[in-house]
Amino acid sequence: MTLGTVINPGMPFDPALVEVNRLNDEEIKRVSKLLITKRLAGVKGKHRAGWLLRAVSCIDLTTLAGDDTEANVLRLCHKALNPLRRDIVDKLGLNLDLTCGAVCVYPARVSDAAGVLRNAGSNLPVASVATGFPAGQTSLQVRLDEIRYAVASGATEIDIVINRRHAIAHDWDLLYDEIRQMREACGSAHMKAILAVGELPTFTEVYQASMVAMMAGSDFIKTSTGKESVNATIPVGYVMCRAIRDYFAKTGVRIGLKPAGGLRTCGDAIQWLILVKEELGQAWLNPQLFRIGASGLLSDIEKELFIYAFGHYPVGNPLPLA
Ligand SMILES: O=C[C@H](O)COP(=O)(O)O
Repeated sequence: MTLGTVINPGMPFDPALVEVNRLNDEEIKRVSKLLITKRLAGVKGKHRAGWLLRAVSCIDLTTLAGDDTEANVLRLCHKALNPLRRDIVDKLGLNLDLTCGAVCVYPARVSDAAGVLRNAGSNLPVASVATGFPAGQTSLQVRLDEIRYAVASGATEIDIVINRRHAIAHDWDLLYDEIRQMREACGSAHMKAILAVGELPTFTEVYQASMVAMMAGSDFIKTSTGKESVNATIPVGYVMCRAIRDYFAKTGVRIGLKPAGGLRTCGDAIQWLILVKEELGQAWLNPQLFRIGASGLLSDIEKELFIYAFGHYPVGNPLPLA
């Protein structure tokens, strides 16, 4: 399997997969917190540095701002290709091929990113948000056309947003039909479905929307756009992992997970790696099946790895901005 390819053929809509007993949100918060705190204390030193390097390879290095230009997209691409400064790479004896998982931009900036990566001789995927990101509040036709525009511009991964109205109203068959059409509009591009979990009523709808997105052919399910007031949280990730497990048990297809929104620190990244390892297993701990959507996480990881490598903060030699 290479990055940015379709991994999930999907399946016909099966209402039985969304007719589930209501989940106990408070119990899920308690259990997921316990799961992380039990493991977190053991992640230290060399082990922690190893997990941070794994996190780097799974980052979808993101810029999704109104003032994005060719210039900052160029810097983003170069950073994704060379995520750690050379002295850290040399000191830790790392493989020079270490890159982030992808870059993630708005559709209008896809051709800039694709051009930079092509000129650099890289096949790093360009992920584009689409379908009226972040709210998705436009006609289906416009949302589908936006996917086709992003693919024609060079995106090999498309991060769609689901129609929250259908999830809130429990119109699961309508949600399925829309996502299925989005899957078709993506063509051979890999599709991630953003659930915008902060705008879904309870964890039960998070589970149900996850199932519908997977049945409709999403290769990944993604927590959030980064623009909602509540974004990626561990309890929500726990519910999504359970849905991925159930889908795998039913179909034999491994769907990826992408937490996104507000992930800024090494601790955030490690908590998600622990969750995925505990709930989905080692097979998911790679960029084919796990991505972290983040605009500001890499600089914190780079800082911690510098301190790990050299034993001090780089005084007078500031780290370049991501
Ligand atoms: O998909 C990625 C998110 O928009 C990134 O959110 P962030 O800027 O909070 O890291």
